Amino acid sequence: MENKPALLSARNIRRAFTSAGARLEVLRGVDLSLRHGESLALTGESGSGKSTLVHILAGLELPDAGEVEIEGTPLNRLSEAGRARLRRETIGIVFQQFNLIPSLDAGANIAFQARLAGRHDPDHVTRLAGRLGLAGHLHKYPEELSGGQQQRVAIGRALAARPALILADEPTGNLDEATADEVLALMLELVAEAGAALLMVTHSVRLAARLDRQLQLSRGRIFA
Ligand SMILES: Nc1ncnc2c1ncn2[C@@H]1O[C@H](COP(=O)(O)OP(=O)(O)OP(=O)(O)O)[C@@H](O)[C@H]1O
Repeated sequence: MENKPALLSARNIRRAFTSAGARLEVLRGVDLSLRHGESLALTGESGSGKSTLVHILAGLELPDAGEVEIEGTPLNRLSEAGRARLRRETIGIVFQQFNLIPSLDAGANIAFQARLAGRHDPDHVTRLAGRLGLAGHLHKYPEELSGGQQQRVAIGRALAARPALILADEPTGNLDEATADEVLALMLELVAEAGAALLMVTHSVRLAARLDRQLQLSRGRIFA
């Protein structure tokens, strides 16, 4: 039988911050893994370290100790440029604050990541925009879009390069409940169609229940 490495695996991740002279151990030995195509919800109280963990899993930050591997490649053995390349090719990130580029219209925002990865496919962008209900909005700039529309653009951008992994940090945290449900349903549908894996941070137990697996971050560790 083929022994394919996990898409994402994190072992014994530790991260502490020192601020105002006090040391705060945020992650105190976190282990998790995610297989191709699987969806995982990460819940936890405010300040429990969820965003810190997502940044480490994405290779945006290195942990103080422990190891993250993406498809068997240890991130801490790559240079910053190497991590950026792997992120471009393998990971799509959706942030709570949308993080769209204000000077680019919706279509160019969706295509942005795929262009960087050398995988821009205009037909795919058009298809994604249609599925996201953005077909009539592609020439609008982020400030001309509602919060729900901006987050749909961000989801399109994350999916356009066909990444194996989507990391979403409170992707619906800035939306009202009805819009959050609608955007999440759409994101789950498109992620499943793409065959991508999803790790989503959320405060909402209700939204977390819609994913394959749920884990909780508490006191620096992971609980099932
Ligand atoms: N760069 C930093 N310097 C100092 N402290 C930090 C830094 N980044 C995060 N922290 C602290 O680490 C803890 C965890 O923060 P983090 O943002 O990861 O939590 P979170 O679970 O995502 O919270 P929320 O649900 O409110 O977004 C917090 O106490 C935060 O103040």
